[in-house]
Amino acid sequence: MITKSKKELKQGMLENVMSQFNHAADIVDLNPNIRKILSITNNELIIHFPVKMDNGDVEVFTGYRVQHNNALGPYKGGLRYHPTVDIDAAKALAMWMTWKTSLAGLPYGGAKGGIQLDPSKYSTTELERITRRFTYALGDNIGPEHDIPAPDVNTNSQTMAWIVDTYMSTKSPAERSKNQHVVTGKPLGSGGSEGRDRATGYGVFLNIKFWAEKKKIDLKNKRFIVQGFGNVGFWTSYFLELEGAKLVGVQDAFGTIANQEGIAVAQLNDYMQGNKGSIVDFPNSVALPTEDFFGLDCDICIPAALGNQITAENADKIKAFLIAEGANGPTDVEAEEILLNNGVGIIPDILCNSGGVIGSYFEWLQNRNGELWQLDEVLAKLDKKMKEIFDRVYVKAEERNGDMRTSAYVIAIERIEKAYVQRGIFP
Ligand SMILES: NC(=O)C1=CN([C@@H]2O[C@H](COP(=O)(O)OP(=O)(O)OC[C@H]3O[C@@H](n4cnc5c(N)ncnc54)[C@H](OP(=O)(O)O)[C@@H]3O)[C@@H](O)[C@H]2O)C=CC1
Ligand SMILES: O=C(O)CCC(=O)C(=O)O
Repeated sequence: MITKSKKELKQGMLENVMSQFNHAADIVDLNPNIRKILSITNNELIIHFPVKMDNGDVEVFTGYRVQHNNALGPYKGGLRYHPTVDIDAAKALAMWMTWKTSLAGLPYGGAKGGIQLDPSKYSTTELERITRRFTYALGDNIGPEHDIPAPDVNTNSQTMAWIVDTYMSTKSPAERSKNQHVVTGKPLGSGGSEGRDRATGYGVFLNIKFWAEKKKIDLKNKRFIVQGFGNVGFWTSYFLELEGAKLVGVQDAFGTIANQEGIAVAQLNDYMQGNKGSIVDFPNSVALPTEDFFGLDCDICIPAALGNQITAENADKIKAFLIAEGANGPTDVEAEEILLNNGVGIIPDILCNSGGVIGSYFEWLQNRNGELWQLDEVLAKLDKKMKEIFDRVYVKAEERNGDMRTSAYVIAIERIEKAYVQRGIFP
């Protein structure tokens, strides 16, 4: 469980992303006018909306959508349902989306949002009504060529299906089919793409594989730990296990388990489905105190849950030689300095978890063009794109003799700067 308070978490995320951005902006000597624009968000929407609960009572929820920048294309980014969602969290996560889509060379800007709630406290029918009511309230602040949400923490393809259905119902019959790509990450039967479900985890795995190839490290029998066994944590573990690596520790919101002999990924996933979604008490594993997770003996550490999990308090305890950031913003600035000084490699979030938004881009393209791609085709395209981006960041880091995060930011910021300058706004 997180030990930091909600306030500390949100402040840390916004401070982190700003500090990462300013550090890279200094290095590229970013035009001061463009720095001003990128330092703030374009639009911030806070919506209070009432929903009738199963017992007939009305509850008022607060939803957020922050659109950071759209210099490169429509706003893009997930929707999160979690008690820690608030305006600062949405701002930080939206900024990370801008850098991520730019780095990936996608025709998108950055946005993020969600609803401040604990979904475990609501029934499926309540979550459906909450989602539909939020979608009505967002209205045309989202749109297939304007702002395109996707799944994030505690939202999934079902959530996206409710959103697309609600959004399309607000359009005239002739317009409806042109709006299917208002969200990505939809179920296969509702305009979703093969492979989007695993795209983020597959991308995290590919980044680890590319990094290991560069360092001439064989992933077979390498031990990894994963914080968060949801969409990203599960699929990353699945592909690493296929490669011969061994899962030796897992943490979710309820507990931490470990076994140096290995934890079977499919078995743990099956167990979790029948255990109210939690890994706790998985057979053949030991339960550990929360604070012992990051210090577990392992080779690769994959934070795939929330932001600000690796801090100055636990960075020194990390034994892994590589941190692959599946989550957004899992490592704070102080922790990163400690880790880099300790010689730990870090594949930064805006590179490491970008397989998700690249998979979303593929879904959006298919919807727009009336195409249906096969799973192997989607994964092959993702593999190719991920390799190009990874190599670009890796080479930049070598040229600079610096870390991968700053190098990723440099590439991302330079692309946005170029777009502004080419348009002649800041000659
Ligand atoms: N889904 C996607 O395509 C993408 C996701 N990401 C990022 O990846 C991360 C995970 O997202 P995703 O897998 O989709 O979300 P999910 O909701 O599918 O899974 C989240 C996981 O994190 C766990 N978790 C929540 N709180 C804590 C905590 N305090 N300590 C330890 N574990 C915790 C959850 O445990 P429990 O089930 O017990 O609550 C769950 O296992 C997020 O940072 C997200 O922004 C990045 C790019 C794309
Ligand atoms: O798939 C997308 O559009 C965005 C996913 C997301 O929220 C993220 O990459 O953090």
